[in-house]
Amino acid sequence: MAFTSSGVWVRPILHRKRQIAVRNYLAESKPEELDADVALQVNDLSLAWSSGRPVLKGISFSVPKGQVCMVVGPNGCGKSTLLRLLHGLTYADSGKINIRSPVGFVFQDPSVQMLFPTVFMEVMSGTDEDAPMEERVELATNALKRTGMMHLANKPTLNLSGGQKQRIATATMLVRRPQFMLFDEVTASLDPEARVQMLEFAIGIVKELNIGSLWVTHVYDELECADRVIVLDSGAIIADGSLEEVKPTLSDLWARNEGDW
Ligand SMILES: Nc1ncnc2c1ncn2[C@@H]1O[C@H](COP(=O)(O)OP(=O)(O)OP(=O)(O)O)[C@@H](O)[C@H]1O
Repeated sequence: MAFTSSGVWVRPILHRKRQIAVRNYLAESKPEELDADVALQVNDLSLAWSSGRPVLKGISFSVPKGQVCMVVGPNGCGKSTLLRLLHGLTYADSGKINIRSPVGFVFQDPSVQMLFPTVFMEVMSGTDEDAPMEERVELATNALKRTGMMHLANKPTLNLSGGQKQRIATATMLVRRPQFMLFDEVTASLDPEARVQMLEFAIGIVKELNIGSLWVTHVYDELECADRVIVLDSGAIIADGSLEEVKPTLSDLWARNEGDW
């Protein structure tokens, strides 16, 4: 906690500065500059926390539309931070992000993004408040049908299973007509069967809508579903390609970080 000489606690002021930076940073994204088949372009992105310790070091990559691109690496290598930057939840010190928006985000624990008492109200909350009510209801209904969750429309969100919550969170994103989807360890809390179902379901959506996607995962088997794998280590990309191409780097990294993955 820090105080100025007049005794005013400065933390809120610092926080306000951060918020302003987030807004400016998002405004800098220029998806209109992207080639028609590209959904995301990241150039030389760097971030250090206030301690000065770098968390991302000059990251550059692009993701084409319709690609399932997974990011993998040891604990603390910067995966979630990268996703938060892409969603504008935090900001970079330098570099550039051009991302097609709206950007949909599904968290590891979807409970944190559910705010409404029933499934239908939750999905409706993703629709544009200014749109006519009939249109909003139709959008929410279609998203629930698309995610196979229509039969749960009146169910309390609190009573859903982990896999059902993931689908509802995805449906709430779908009504926003996302152009890019971020999935942060979405299968982590699911049993093996639900894990496969969620993965197939979410990949199906990315392919059907032909939008870009970036997935953080800790599960090696899931990488087999990826079109492309980016390997992060200590905030830098150390391999980028098909699973076959990155396998040697991944094995070596795994051997060095087995207890911390
Ligand atoms: N707000 C923050 N302030 C300071 N340090 C942070 C903050 N958020 C994360 N960190 C640190 O930044 C590093 C990267 O964190 P991040 O959550 O991106 O890693 P990760 O690769 O997603 O890890 P995991 O696989 O364990 O989820 C970690 O050392 C973490 O402790």
